[in-house]
Parts: sequence; structure tokens; C-alpha cells
Amino acid sequence: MSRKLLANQQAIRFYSSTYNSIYESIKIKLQNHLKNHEFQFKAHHHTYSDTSIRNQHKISGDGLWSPTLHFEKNQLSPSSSSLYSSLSSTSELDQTNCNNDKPRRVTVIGGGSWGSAISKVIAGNVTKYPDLFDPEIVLYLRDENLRLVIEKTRVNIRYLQIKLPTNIKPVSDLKEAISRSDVLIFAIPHEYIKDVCFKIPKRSILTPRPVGVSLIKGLHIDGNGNLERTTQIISRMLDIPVGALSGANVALSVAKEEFSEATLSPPLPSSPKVDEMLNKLFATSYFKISTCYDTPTVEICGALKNVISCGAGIIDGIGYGVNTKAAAIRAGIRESIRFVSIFHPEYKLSTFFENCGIADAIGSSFGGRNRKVIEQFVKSTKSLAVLEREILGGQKLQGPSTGEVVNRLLDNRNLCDQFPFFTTIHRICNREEEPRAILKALELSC
Ligand SMILES: NC(=O)c1ccc[n+]([C@@H]2O[C@H](COP(=O)([O-])OP(=O)(O)OC[C@H]3O[C@@H](n4cnc5c(N)ncnc54)[C@H](O)[C@@H]3O)[C@@H](O)[C@H]2O)c1
Ligand SMILES: O=P(O)(O)OC[C@H](O)CO
Repeated sequence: MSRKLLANQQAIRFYSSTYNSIYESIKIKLQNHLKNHEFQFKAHHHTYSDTSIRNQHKISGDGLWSPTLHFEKNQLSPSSSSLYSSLSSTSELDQTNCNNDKPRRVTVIGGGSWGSAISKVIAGNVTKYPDLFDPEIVLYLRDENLRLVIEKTRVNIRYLQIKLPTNIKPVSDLKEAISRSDVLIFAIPHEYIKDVCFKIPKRSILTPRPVGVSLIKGLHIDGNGNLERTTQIISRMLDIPVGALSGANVALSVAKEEFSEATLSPPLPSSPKVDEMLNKLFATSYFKISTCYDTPTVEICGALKNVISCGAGIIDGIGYGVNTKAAAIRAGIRESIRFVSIFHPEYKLSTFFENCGIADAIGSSFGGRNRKVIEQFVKSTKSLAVLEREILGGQKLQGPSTGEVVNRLLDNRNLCDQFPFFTTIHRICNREEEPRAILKALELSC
């Protein structure tokens, strides 16, 4: 990859002979840098075919793709030199094992329903691409007894009643599970991610330097009361680049090979080789992958849809039909966009039209576990913990705990009034309001 960065009075132009993805990662770096220096900029992005400019800057090759970032204010600070050097430095991903040509070893961390289903997908793909991947994948699960059952029967009897391929090796020792891995896939409920990362050594002392992909749908609050996403936590705690995969993906349907889609946000700054490798790791004829570099929105959509589907469960619980549920999904999407615009102002609206956005909110509002449990919660006096145990038998609800985090983040900024739908769902799940309060919230949320 050849990179050249130029600054002049009007613009910074970044020339790259590779892909859009690089432009996205550079744009994010520039945005972060300029945010620190209180600069505003507008990004335009077009093909530059002017041969005199190409000759002037010794750029060669056909089909040169050259985005240009134009700055609104023409005031680059002296410290911009640090920006130039950071942009031209070797990408973090170049330093990981995923960027070499050795077959990568893959570990899925989390042997619940989604970890098991995605292991089946991945196990098929590592066999299909022997040059890219080690033919055996590791599935880490905490429970040694369950590990023995899976090893013997090939079925994760507690979480997913589907036969798993023989090239999935179940392992219940975390250090052993990750010790030789180049790709770490995280598929545990968000509540446990810090505990699990705490038990994994940092990349600096891991011998293959892995990349991570989070399949986790949930949000967190950092020490200052601000939003922290799961990819940020993993990246911070393990010092590895981490991407995300999210979509309308009920585990059993994916395991049964029913056609599904998912949105992949590869780790940034982007590397075409790693992007392609991850695509091949996940994509099948029945599991269609689209790439989207707006990672924060992809992750936040995945978490907020769990709150939306609790809203759908409340609608079912009070006995209302699809008109009201459709209105609830729309209110949830509207508040999700509002939420993302506050917590990630550089978001792209188009991300909501990827599978991780509206599609997942719809799918979960009809077929998800949150919907199912919350419907019964509304119809009974039982606690969420009891219903989770009775209905899900060991699987975990993510919606109410995400609603709690969302509520705290909004409360910290005095924003609850602007989010009547999310706020009311949270209060209903705490039994602080009657379930029918959701109808008033729908009116207010318009
Ligand atoms: N199940 C799905 O259909 C699906 C689909 C897409 C994404 N996801 C997301 O994937 C993530 C994993 O969910 P899941 O549905 O596979 O889980 P699950 O509810 O099926 O299983 C529970 C998981 O939690 C683990 N666990 C329980 N207590 C733990 C503890 N104290 N410490 C560490 N781990 C503990 C269990 O070992 C198990 O892996 C979640 O963020 C979920 O939102 C799930
Ligand atoms: O069963 P849920 O409600 O946890 O949803 C599962 C998946 O996230 C659906 O995409």
C-alpha cells in the first residue's frame, strides 16, 4: 500500500492506491485528531484522475482512487505533523499475524447459542479456505462438563440443539483456547466481557498477535459516565484491533442454515487483507456478509434493538397487535438514530439500512428471546430472573440490562425526556410503571 499525504492552503489530500476502507479509517483518524484541535471539516470523496497531479506526486498504477478531505477552516496547527506521521505509519493491523500468509487459527470465545451457531458457520469456511485458515477451530466454553458432552455428542445440549462439525475443538481452559490463535471471536453476553478479558493476557505477550471480532450486543459505561462500546473495551484491555459483526441473526435459524444477513465492521485502521480474510471466515451462501466501516453505529444498533424488542414484548403482553408493534419499532428506530447522533455524531444514517439496523430490530421484535420473556413478564408477576431461568433455561436476556445502561447514559446528560420510548421500557422492566404506559410513550415519541 502506498500512501502520500499533502497539505496546502485549502485542503489535505490523501492519495491511496487501494480501497475505500482506507479512506474510512483515515477519515476517522482525521476526525479524531481534528476534534482534539477543535477543527471542523467536511469530507468529500471523489476519483482523482488528473494525470499532472499524479505525475507531480509520482503516483502510478491504473484506476487510482484518491479521496480528498477538504477542511472548512484553513488552520492546521503545528502539531499536524504528528497527524501526518501517524497516517503514514504502519497500520496496527500490519503488525498482527492476520496480515501474513500463514493459515490463521481461530478461536470463538463463548459457547452459548450464538457462539455455537457461528462456530458451525466458521468451521465450514476454514475447511473451504485451507490456505487462509487452520482446519480446526477452537470453541471456548466455561463449563468442563458441557465441554465433555460436546466432545462426545457434537451437540451443545444446553444452548443449541444442532450437530456441530468435527473440526470444532471445545476447550474449557481459556488460556489454552487462545494461546495459538490469530483471530479471536467474542460471543458472550456483554455483562461478562470485562471478566473474560481480564483473564486473557494482553496482545503484547501473546505470541500470535491476534485481531478480534465482537459479536456481542450490549453497551457499557466508562469511569466518567460515558458510553463505552464492547469493541473499545476488548481493544483497551487486550491491546488488539477489534471489529464487530451484527445483524438479524437468531442463532438457531443461522445454525439451521436459513438465509440470513449480517453486517461486518472490520477492525480499523483497515487492512484489505484482513477485511477479505474476515469476510471469508463468516460469509456463506446462507449467511450473507456486507461490510460497513461505521463500527460505532453497527454496535450501538445491535445493542439498542434489544431494548426495542423488549418494547415489542410489552406490546404483545398487553394484547395489542401488529399496528402497535410496527409503531413501536418505528419509535425505537427514531430514538436509536437520536441516541447515535448524540453519542457518535459522525454516524452514517445509511448504517441503519444495513442488516444490523432496522432489519435486526424487526427480526428481534418478532422472533427474539427478549420479546418472548418480556411478554410473559407483562402477563405475570414473576421477576425477570425467574422468567429468564424458566423460559430460556440458561440463556441470557440482554434487553433489560441494556435498557438500564441506556437510561443511565441519558440520565447523566439530562436527556431522558427526549427518549420517552426507551425510558418507559426501562421503567416497565423495573416494574416502576404499568405496561400500558408504553402507549403514552409512543404518543410522546413521535
Ligand atoms: N443468541 C442469538 O441468537 C444471538 C445472535 C446474535 C448475537 N447475539 C449476541 O451474542 C452474545 C452472546 O449471546 P448468546 O445468545 O450466545 O448467549 P446465551 O444466552 O445463549 O448463553 C449464555 C452465555 O453466557 C455465558 N455465561 C453465563 N454466565 C457467565 C459468566 N459468569 N461469565 C462468563 N460467561 C458467562 C455462558 O457460558 C453462555 O456462553 C450476546 O451479546 C448476544 O446479544 C446472540
Ligand atoms: O433472542 P434475542 O432477543 O437476544 O436476539 C437474538 C439476536 O440478537 C437476533 O439478531
